Amino acid sequence: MTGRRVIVVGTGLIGTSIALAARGRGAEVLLADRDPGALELAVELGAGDPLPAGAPDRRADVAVLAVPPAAVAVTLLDAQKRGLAAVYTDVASVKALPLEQAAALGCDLASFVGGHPLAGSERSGPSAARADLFLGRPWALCPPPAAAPEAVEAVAALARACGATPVEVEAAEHDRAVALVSHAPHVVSAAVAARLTGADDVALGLSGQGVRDVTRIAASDPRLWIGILSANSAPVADVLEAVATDLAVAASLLRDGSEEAAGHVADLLLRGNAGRSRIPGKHGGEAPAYATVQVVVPDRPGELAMIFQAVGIAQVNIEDVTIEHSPGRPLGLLEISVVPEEAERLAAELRARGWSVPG
Ligand SMILES: NC(=O)C1=CN([C@@H]2O[C@H](COP(=O)(O)OP(=O)(O)OC[C@H]3O[C@@H](n4cnc5c(N)ncnc54)[C@H](O)[C@@H]3O)[C@@H](O)[C@H]2O)C=CC1
Ligand SMILES: O=C(O)C(=O)Cc1ccc(O)cc1
Repeated sequence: MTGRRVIVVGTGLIGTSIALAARGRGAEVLLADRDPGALELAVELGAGDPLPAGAPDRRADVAVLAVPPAAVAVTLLDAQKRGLAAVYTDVASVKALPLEQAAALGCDLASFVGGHPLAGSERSGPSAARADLFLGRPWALCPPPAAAPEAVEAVAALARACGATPVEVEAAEHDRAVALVSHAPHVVSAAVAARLTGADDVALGLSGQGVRDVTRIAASDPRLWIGILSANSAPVADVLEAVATDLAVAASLLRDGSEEAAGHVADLLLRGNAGRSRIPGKHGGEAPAYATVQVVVPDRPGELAMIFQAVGIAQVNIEDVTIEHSPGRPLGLLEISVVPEEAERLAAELRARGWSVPG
């Protein structure tokens, strides 16, 4: 992207991540946010320079509107009136409604290509941004029929520069798809997590990785998510009704308690296995098969740093890392994902240095 100028309006998690990635690929990046604190932090993180008010000295190649779904159309209209860029895109999690709103406001749809990177996190704001957020992820492109082919190519090039794979899909089809793979799972996660508000300390103290996995996205910003769900309400409701039916049937089978009923519950679990196995890995194929090395971590200052240092000395690359740590316990469990050929050697190295490495 060297020599290209990219403008990012909305320097939260997604906008700042795109800005960092584009900058890393040599683009000049200008930033704007209605929240001066979010803008200042994004600039401090090295994501770009503040966009001066008014008309720019030079039009950008692409302007990315990384604002909540309900703000996309007005932000697009404002950006087009200012002549900020040759091509405009957004990143909203819903595609059909913002496009309808943009058309109703009279935005120029030849220079607009809706976009949605399928990567993110339960955290918000520039502090959670990462340049590598989009690596290996799909990035949906939903050009309106009026979009110019050069505009589609410019947005696809931005997605590729961020390390993602552009996938062209019609807006309504996109919205039905993400209702299934993102929006309904979000509500289900929130519903499970909401049960915990009344949980006592004994139950919470017994929390393992399963409940953490199922509820991770329930920690997301409710203001952003109510906007996403409301803008995709019918497709999300369809999926939730189907999930609710499965849950109601499972509950009544469990109350029944017979062996036959247990067999039907097992059917749901087997369907769950089958559905889960269909989720592609990051690169669209099989999930990468990393081996995990578990290390028991004493709850002492500097312990994690020493383990990571030992991994570095062993010349092993960490592919991923998770820590399971229950409050009030003196030990945590660190899981280091590495390429399978390195796992044995790393385990031996860490044991030799005094850490407990189960298995
Ligand atoms: N959070 C996630 O994991 C993902 C979010 N998205 C989409 O990305 C968009 C942004 O989400 P996040 O970065 O997570 O939110 P965020 O809350 O981290 O950032 C949004 C930023 O937009 C700013 N903003 C809001 N209205 C504005 C306006 N009218 N003009 C200028 N700035 C404005 C806010 O001040 C904030 O800094 C949303 O449309 C969301 O649906 C897409 C993929 C993943
Ligand atoms: O945190 C996660 O795993 C996510 O799935 C984040 C996410 C949130 C919203 C999107 O539109 C796309 C991705």
